[in-house]
Amino acid sequence: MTGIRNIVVLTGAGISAESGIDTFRSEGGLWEQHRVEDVATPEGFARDPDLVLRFYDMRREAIQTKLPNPAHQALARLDAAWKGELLIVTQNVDDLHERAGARRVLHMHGTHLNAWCTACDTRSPWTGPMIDRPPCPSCGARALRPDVVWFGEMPYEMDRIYGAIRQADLFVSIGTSGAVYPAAGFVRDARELRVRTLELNLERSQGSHWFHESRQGPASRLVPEWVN
Ligand SMILES: CC(C)NC(=O)[C@H](Cc1c[nH]c2ccccc12)NC(=O)[C@H](CCCC/N=C(/NCCC(=O)O)S[C@H]1O[C@H](COP(=O)(O)OP(=O)(O)OC[C@H]2O[C@@H](n3cnc4c(N)ncnc43)[C@H](O)[C@@H]2O)[C@@H](O)[C@H]1O)NC(=O)OCc1ccccc1
Repeated sequence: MTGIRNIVVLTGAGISAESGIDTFRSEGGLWEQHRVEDVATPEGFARDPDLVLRFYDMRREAIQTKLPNPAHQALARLDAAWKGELLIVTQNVDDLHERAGARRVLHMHGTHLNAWCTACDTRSPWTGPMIDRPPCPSCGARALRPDVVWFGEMPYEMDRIYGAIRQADLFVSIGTSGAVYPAAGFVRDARELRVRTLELNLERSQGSHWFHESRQGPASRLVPEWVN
């Protein structure tokens, strides 16, 4: 990676697939089992909060039984060793990047392991279910929701992400189908800023044509190969 000082890495569900976490659009994926508009929109939550809380309780419980895979571990090694700027922007709400040891991680779509109180706006670490409406640890109100970004809601820390892309020499996209915006538009933003772009994905994604280079294969092989 000669001549490369600042790197932005975007990850999606594909990097956690080999850890046994369902992706969204694959055969039998999450969006085959549930209608997006029912479980991942503010309107769906208002319409049927039990359905939504049960959906996220199920995923939050499952994620805590999974382990990081060689792709997460390779990025954690890179994070520990890289002297230049590095930002791992993940669309994933799991904590496998951090459990692999990565530190420079930004969850643009939130995290499973936080509860967000819609009464006092506090976010608190959370590992248990929400279906039985537990009280907010801060204000006691029974108004918790998952701290995830639903469709139609603004992703987190967009300024920090765009700032990192502007400073980047290299933009790498791992395990994402390029179907959801604004994340799917980052490669185009990077190209317009003359940033080198690389895709590591099981198959070509909806945005593959925007990348200087696209490598196909499982993340557990491609990411360690790229890092080493
Ligand atoms: C469906 C789509 C058309 N709709 C959108 O994009 C919408 C609307 C929209 C906005 N701008 C647009 C422009 C055009 C069209 C539509 C829009 N976007 C929004 O509503 C966003 C909010 C979207 C966030 C929704 N929340 C999620 N997640 C959290 C909850 C939860 O997790 O339940 S999205 C969720 O789905 C997406 C899933 O995509 P992937 O992660 O890529 O997973 P997928 O299964 O699709 O693909 C997996 C890939 O991995 C590969 N793979 C599989 N196994 C492996 C393997 N082993 N190794 C390597 N690769 C592998 C596969 O080949 C595949 O390519 C992720 O983003 C994930 O976080 N908010 C917003 O726009 O606010 C205003 C705004 C506008 C501008 C600037 C600021 C704000």
